[in-house]
Amino acid sequence: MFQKILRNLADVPSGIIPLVLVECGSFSPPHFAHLRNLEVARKVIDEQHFCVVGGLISPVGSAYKKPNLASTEDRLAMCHLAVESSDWIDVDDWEASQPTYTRTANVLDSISNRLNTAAQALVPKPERIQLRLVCGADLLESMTRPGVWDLSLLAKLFSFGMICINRDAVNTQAMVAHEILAPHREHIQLVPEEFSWHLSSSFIRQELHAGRSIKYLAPDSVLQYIAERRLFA
Ligand SMILES: Nc1ncnc2c1ncn2[C@@H]1O[C@H](COP(=O)(O)OP(=O)(O)OP(=O)(O)O)[C@@H](O)[C@H]1O
Ligand SMILES: NC(=O)c1ccc[n+]([C@@H]2O[C@H](COP(=O)(O)O)[C@@H](O)[C@H]2O)c1
Repeated sequence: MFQKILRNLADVPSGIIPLVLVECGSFSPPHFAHLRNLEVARKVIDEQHFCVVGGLISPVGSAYKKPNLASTEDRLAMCHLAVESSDWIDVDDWEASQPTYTRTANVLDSISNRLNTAAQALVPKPERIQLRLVCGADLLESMTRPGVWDLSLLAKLFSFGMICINRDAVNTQAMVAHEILAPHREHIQLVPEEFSWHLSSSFIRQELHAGRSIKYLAPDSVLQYIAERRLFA
């Protein structure tokens, strides 16, 4: 567990805080924008006197009951394939393995506890590893919609900090000014990525359903897995 991260932790210069980026989502299927978000966030954080030692993808459990969610087994397998070639991005299976839906704040809590316990067993007196939630702007927007997020958990969620990347035409400045998000403004870092993908898992599912090619939208290993199991046909 956390092997890539623990390996990278050994290279963190003393006095620099190690940090892990966490991306939560359905990943049904994972695609290049998911991976690119972590790359973009890493660049931003590395310029801020932190050292990014890892990125974790945490697929939501099947109890989330989102329409078109592939099985937990298939989503985990595809996510593991998607990060295979990375020396810093990994998959955390814990959230997907829970029998009931786990709120994102509690997912981050679990990762933080398990990760720091693992680091303590390895490194004498390690710096505490910080986490940041990485998301697209649609996730930020969903927080302003009543009933989607458990507002009592938002303070806990934002105590970890969030890096939010442009997506489609979401007005992120307006979002952070919203009465639900404004109290947490200082914990939300907006990343104005010039390059914006009009790419989503829904689009991939739609193209597959229509019998069209999804080549170059996700890593080849993921595409091969989808084809072999005839997912989303
Ligand atoms: N094109 C994109 N640009 C920026 N962020 C993205 C993009 N696609 C997904 N994300 C982000 O990745 C995270 C995980 O999203 P999720 O797994 O729900 O993907 P999705 O492509 O939005 O899926 P779906 O189309 O099934 O709703 C979220 O924070 C989401 O905002
Ligand atoms: N209250 C919450 O913790 C909450 C609410 C909505 C979505 N989410 C998370 O956001 C991620 C993306 O969800 P969607 O695919 O529904 O946009 C998932 O990981 C989901 O668990 C969390």
